[in-house]
Amino acid sequence: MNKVVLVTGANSGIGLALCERLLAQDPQVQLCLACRNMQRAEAARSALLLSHGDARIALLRLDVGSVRSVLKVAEEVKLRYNRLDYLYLNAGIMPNPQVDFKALFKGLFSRNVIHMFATAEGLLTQQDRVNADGLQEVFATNLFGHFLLVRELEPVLCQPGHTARLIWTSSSNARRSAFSLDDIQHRKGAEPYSSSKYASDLLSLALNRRYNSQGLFSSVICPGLVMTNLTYGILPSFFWTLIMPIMWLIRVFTNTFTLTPYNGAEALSWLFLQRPESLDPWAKYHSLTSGLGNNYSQPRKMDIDEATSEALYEQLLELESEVRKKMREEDEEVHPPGH
Ligand SMILES: NC(=O)C1=CN([C@@H]2O[C@H](COP(=O)(O)OP(=O)(O)OC[C@H]3O[C@@H](n4cnc5c(N)ncnc54)[C@H](OP(=O)(O)O)[C@@H]3O)[C@@H](O)[C@H]2O)C=CC1
Ligand SMILES: CC(C)=CCC[C@@H](C)[C@H]1CC[C@H]2C3=C(CC[C@]12C)[C@@]1(C)CCC(=O)C[C@@H]1CC3
Repeated sequence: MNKVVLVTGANSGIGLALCERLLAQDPQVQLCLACRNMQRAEAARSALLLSHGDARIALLRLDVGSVRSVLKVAEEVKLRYNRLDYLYLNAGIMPNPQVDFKALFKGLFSRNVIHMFATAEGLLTQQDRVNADGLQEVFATNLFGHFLLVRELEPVLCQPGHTARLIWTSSSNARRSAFSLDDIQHRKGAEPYSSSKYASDLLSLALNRRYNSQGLFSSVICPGLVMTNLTYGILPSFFWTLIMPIMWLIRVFTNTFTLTPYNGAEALSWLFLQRPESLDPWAKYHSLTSGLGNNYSQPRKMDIDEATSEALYEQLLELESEVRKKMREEDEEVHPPGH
């Protein structure tokens, strides 16, 4: 049976490289690219068709940071497909990033230099904003929209006699200290990206606990440091041009500098081939590239616990019902009952 695979944020970077790799692994796969910009989605489809002329590639307009868009696209998916085999939760943003150059310079001469380059710990902050739904944008895009999508797609993901997979693109930048159960949207801090990625690690564990019995399995990956629109947005382009030779040099000493989207998609495409029962729900699967340029995946235990993951899940359910109530009220204002 042809596998049906939906990828969010599939029009560039790691998501697009994943689609390319999936088509190379299994030309029969039915791909569905869920993107917020249809022009970029069309361009991605054309690029994929250049190397895989017979590929079955559908496009969906999805702004994963908008509740209405997620609800609409989920309805469309349920109309188009009666079963979904893989849902890659990959779209992500890091708005207005700022590098702490003082910390970077200090880190260069410390024993933690490899760890600093692998995780960006202490180097990066971002400026977040509130979106049209009243949610913090990074939380809404990187986590909550995807959570809602999973909940809405439950009927096509949880089919009797079938297994289905959720695969989250997390990050080595996910950090416990950036996340708080008292502020899951990270309204107060300056590391919303770290917080949202840590929350995705927690959520994956909670989803496994809830859904494994219904044949739905969730995994988390880290692509390493990959040069994409997201990373190019962190520093001015002339700076990247200047430090690129240094980046390739660092790559010899750390396997987390995967650098190309193809390499970064290693763990995502590796997971595509694994039996879900053989995977560890506590592990993050890392895409790694050796100094000689060989790609491999490696599981590393996540710094998460069951109580926090369960508490986050409960809060997400609460937020979901608040958001749904707000949508109903807004709809009633436009179309009052009885009219
Ligand atoms: N690059 C890296 O080093 C690392 C990246 N990651 C994660 O990998 C994932 C992919 O990012 P990457 O490939 O690097 O960067 P890109 O910016 O190339 O890709 C991000 C994708 O997400 C899409 N996207 C962003 N916001 C939305 C939205 N609201 N609705 C729908 N789609 C959206 C983008 O669409 P558009 O083109 O319209 O902006 C784009 O297709 C992200 O989750 C990121 O956090 C994790 C660790 C390291
Ligand atoms: C001299 C030199 C190589 C400077 C570059 C310093 C930083 C700009 C990078 C060092 C570690 C990088 C990193 C990321 C972005 C760029 C760095 C901060 C990410 C945060 C990108 C997105 C992620 O999800 C994880 C990455 C971890 C490492």
